[in-house]
Amino acid sequence: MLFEVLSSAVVGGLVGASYLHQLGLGGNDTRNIIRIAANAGLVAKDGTQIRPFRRTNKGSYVEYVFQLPQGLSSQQFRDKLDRFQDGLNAKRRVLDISLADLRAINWRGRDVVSHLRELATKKKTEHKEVEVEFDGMLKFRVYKEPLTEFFEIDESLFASLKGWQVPAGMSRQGLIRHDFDKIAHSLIGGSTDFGKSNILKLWITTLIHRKPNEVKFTLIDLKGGLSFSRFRKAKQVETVAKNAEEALEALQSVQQRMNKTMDYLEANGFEDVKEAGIKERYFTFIDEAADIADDSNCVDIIIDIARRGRAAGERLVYATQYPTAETIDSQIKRNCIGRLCFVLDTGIASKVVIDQEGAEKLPLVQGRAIYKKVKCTEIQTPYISNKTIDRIIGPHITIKARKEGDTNASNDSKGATPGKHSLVVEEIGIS
Ligand SMILES: Nc1ncnc2c1ncn2[C@@H]1O[C@H](COP(=O)(O)OP(=O)(O)OP(=O)(O)O)[C@@H](O)[C@H]1O
Repeated sequence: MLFEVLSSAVVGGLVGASYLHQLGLGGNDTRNIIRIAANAGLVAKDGTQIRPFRRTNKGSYVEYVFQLPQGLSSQQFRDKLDRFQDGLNAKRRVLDISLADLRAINWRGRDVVSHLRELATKKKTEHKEVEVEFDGMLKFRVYKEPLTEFFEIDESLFASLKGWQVPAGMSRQGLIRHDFDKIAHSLIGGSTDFGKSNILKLWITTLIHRKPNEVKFTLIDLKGGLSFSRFRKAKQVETVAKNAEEALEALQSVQQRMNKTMDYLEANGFEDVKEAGIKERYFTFIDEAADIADDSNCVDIIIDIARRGRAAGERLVYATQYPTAETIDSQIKRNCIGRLCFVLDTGIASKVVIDQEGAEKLPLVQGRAIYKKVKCTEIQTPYISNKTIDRIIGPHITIKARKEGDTNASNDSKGATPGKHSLVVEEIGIS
């Protein structure tokens, strides 16, 4: 009896503490946000501060809505995001105990004490991540859990994709899908080693898997062709170019194809390939585009593809680790509506890719990026291993004739001439 009374009291106390915490009464972030804003100088000239309007617990985050004083912009708040992030992460320790944890305890059993001890040590430092948004009101979203730092692609995820969608990454609100049907061309920026090639490989693999008979690729890898080499023998891949000369040749044939399609559309009075019922889409991926940015022949064609390609079923993905006005022509940028930006060293570079600062403040986590469609969303891009790529594209690898002694796989597609060549059966690129 005494035990039951005591255990009820313990449960009551723990539940109470947990409940209070969930209500946010364990700490007042409304007051904290106002205080941090004032300390960061985010006060109107007449001294007016942001005024609290609403606070809503949305499960994984708490949303604080404020009225913005006249004369201040939401961008000023976004620029000081790290001040809010730091200020709200006052290293409080909270009990991470839910009602479900308490219900799981067998209160009549013999190991109640050890269960309680386990629960009590289940303390963790609460890390809050903050987002600022403005839609007439200033909204702070204070997340209870940080965004995942690793997210590996799971093939079952492909089933959730429609049409020409590919996975972009996991946001705090769930999976973000990038749709090449709605957004024809994309720009990807980011410092070396943070995941540009990984996302390009993921998108190529996804498209081969989902649209094996409708997708064709021109892959330009100016880092030596290594990251795209495993796709070389996929039947959907027309070219893998690995230097400026090969890039020009590849771009010229893309342009010729585009011109032909445009002529066909014009002659038949169609507005675009969709209206003409043409199902094929042609993707040109350029990794380390800065390396051809001063080659006017290449750049002129890329601009042409970016400007006219959408209607002709051409899709462009332009990736660089050096985003500057010199490496990304303004016409390319204007036509690349989709933007994905991994961490960059300066706010200026961030502005080149996503038209606003922020990428320089991303955590140094491989795969962490900002995806911009209309608004910017922080995401963790999915990781795809080479093993997974090889498994998925395996059925699409063609076995081709190869000249004796020829180690240049790119010649293979030209086929064999009787008497001079022998058929060499090889499974390529599967490691
Ligand atoms: N989404 C991700 N999640 C976890 N790790 C990742 C992710 N993307 C890439 N990585 C890891 O980061 C490293 C660099 O990735 P990747 O080659 O894609 O970067 P990059 O930006 O293309 O670099 P570089 O410009 O030097 O080629 C790889 O070792 C890869 O395993």
